[in-house]
Amino acid sequence: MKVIGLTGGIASGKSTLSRMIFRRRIPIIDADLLAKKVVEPGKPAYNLIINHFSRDVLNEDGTLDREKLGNIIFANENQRKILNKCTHPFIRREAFKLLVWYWITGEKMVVLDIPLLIESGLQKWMSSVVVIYVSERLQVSRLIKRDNLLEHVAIQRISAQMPLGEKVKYADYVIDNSGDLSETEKQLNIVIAKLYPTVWSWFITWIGPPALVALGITVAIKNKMLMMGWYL
Ligand SMILES: CC(C)(COP(=O)(O)OP(=O)(O)OC[C@H]1O[C@@H](n2cnc3c(N)ncnc32)[C@H](O)[C@@H]1O)[C@@H](O)C(=O)NCCC(=O)NCCS
Ligand SMILES: Nc1ncnc2c1ncn2[C@@H]1O[C@H](COP(=O)(O)OP(=O)(O)OP(=O)(O)O)[C@@H](O)[C@H]1O
Repeated sequence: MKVIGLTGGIASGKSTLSRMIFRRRIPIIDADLLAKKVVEPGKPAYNLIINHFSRDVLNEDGTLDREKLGNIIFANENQRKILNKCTHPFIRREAFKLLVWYWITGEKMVVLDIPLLIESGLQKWMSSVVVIYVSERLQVSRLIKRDNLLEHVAIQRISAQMPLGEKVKYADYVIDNSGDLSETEKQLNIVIAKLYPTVWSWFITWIGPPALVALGITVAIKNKMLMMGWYL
């Protein structure tokens, strides 16, 4: 199974691209969605957040006040690192469970949509990395429009991540999302055509890991039996 890392900057178009990918029946693992799931009331990440940020970051109904927490962590790198420590291990665990599920069910390709893929060093584990790029000016204006933010707040949020110009250096493929959606979709089609595995290469990567594990166990058992003199 090919695991494709999709990343970019805040408001560069990851979710827009993910929706196009999903329409092609390729499974998506959305880290923003998992990040919402792991902070539901009572979950371990939720408890860690309250321990550090106090109940001030909760709504009256006990759910997380995302706007309030966002205002704290996007303005302060230390607080952001602490929030990341509270949430990232659980997000990774959920993503891993989904990956195993997709592998068991024989999917040929899965896309992991992770805004902080490169910041957290996870790009090393991907079969390929796709970065969705826009200029910083366009990123600022799309972010202001989508989230109704003041310009300096939008710039502060963008600065909380590695600059997009840096991220493209890690990319196997770059999709430029500065044009209209049909232009983005055309580029996506080209990238998918290049990345989508053939049945044969999928089968090798699907059967390969368990076959190697089985071989390793067989060899280890045989060696053990030889050492114990059970073989004549
Ligand atoms: C700070 C929170 C509460 C703000 O919630 P909100 O609903 O306003 O935004 P949402 O979750 O949709 O995120 C929007 C975008 O912000 C950026 N972003 C989110 N968290 C971070 C972070 N810790 N560092 C840098 N950028 C971030 C991403 O580009 C993301 O796509 C929330 O983003 C959060 O819990 N973040 C920590 C978990 C995390 O790192 N999520 C990113 C996916 S791994
Ligand atoms: N090609 C495009 N033309 C015009 N608007 C676009 C285009 N691509 C995305 N947008 C708009 O830009 C905004 C940001 O896009 P999107 O939400 O997909 O970004 P994102 O990278 O997923 O953001 P985040 O990191 O915050 O989750 C949205 O309002 C979206 O509708």
